[in-house]
Amino acid sequence: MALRSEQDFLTLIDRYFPPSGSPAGRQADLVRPEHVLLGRGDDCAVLRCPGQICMSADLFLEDVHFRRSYFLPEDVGYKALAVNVSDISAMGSRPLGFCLQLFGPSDVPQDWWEGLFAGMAGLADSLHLPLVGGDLSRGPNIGLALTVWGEAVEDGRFLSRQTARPGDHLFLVGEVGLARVGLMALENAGRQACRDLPRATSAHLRPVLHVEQAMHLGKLDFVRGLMDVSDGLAMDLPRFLPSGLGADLDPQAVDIDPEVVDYATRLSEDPLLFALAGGEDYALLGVAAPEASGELTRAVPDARVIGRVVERPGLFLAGRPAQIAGFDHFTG
Ligand SMILES: Nc1ncnc2c1ncn2[C@@H]1O[C@H](COP(=O)(O)OP(=O)(O)OP(=O)(O)O)[C@@H](O)[C@H]1O
Ligand SMILES: Cc1ncc(C[n+]2csc(CCOP(=O)(O)O)c2C)c(N)n1
Ligand SMILES: [Mg+2]
Repeated sequence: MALRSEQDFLTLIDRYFPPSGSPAGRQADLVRPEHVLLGRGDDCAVLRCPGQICMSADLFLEDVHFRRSYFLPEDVGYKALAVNVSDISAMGSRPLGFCLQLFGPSDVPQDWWEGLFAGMAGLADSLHLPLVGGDLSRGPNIGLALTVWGEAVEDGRFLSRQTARPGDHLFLVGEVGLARVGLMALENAGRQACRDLPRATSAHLRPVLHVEQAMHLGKLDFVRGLMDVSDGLAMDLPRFLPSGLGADLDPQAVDIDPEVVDYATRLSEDPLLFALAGGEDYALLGVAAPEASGELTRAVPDARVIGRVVERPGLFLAGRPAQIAGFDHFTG
């Protein structure tokens, strides 16, 4: 059965994201309970924020970012929030809360929406994130637009882009290439692909976040900058580096999952080039002072140095120029 009114929607949202003061009280028992002075239900939320917050918004749209044919509603709810939180982690920051704008056709069954809210609330709870507001509308298909914000783990220290210097070490937390394999396999075979390629499909449907590692990186003064890789490492690297600088990657240092190696090989593609073009990895790409790489990997064992910053613009693999395309919404 479909939801009949906006009020039905809001009642459902309250069930999965109990407002402050309710017996379930999740919203009231936050890591920073003083953060939300007025939650959902009024014209605006009222927040008490630290001196500086970082804020980001990301769309998650049916048939652009996900398909109902192979995403469970729980996966849609999880991933819509996860890709937003990933941008807060990309600043080396702690996520604090979020707003949810959503639209969809009136005939989507209530069960489907319940699945979406359950998947989203599961992640929000695990990160103690309050949902402080949003908006609803009918629309031609399903779409979500979230806004998230976070605070620096050390006063005013947000890890930005364009901070690399020649000779710095580039490092990754997380995998590249797996989510691309997952997308291609799901597009070809639907959920059947989950059996053959469990890691790749899971990387696409439920990307792993690096929230703790990001907050740790935010405290290390030799980490100069950070971003999350959403359009493919090759595409995102030039956005990360100041103009005039390039990246020389060590092909042996980039871990490629066997599922990526097999899939790319079957397509007669080079697994490394395939992985560097992969979108929706949500790995963290960072840059650190070269003398501190030992300290970096001791402090954040998941961080792996994959190359260094060079004074020639472009992407190089062991010194050789490489041309690799990534994802662009308008290039097709
Ligand atoms: N419609 C818009 N209006 C204003 N600024 C925008 C708009 N779309 C994007 N931006 C800004 O452009 C920059 C790049 O946006 P983009 O969405 O590509 O971020 P990203 O982190 O590189 O990728 P992702 O979307 O995966 O998070 C961001 O600073 C973003 O705030
Ligand atoms: C049905 C379907 N077709 C294509 C893709 C691939 N895709 C969509 S958005 C994106 C980059 C990150 O998004 P954004 O830049 O909007 O943050 C990628 C790689 C998909 N996930 N589903
Ligand atoms: Mg980003």
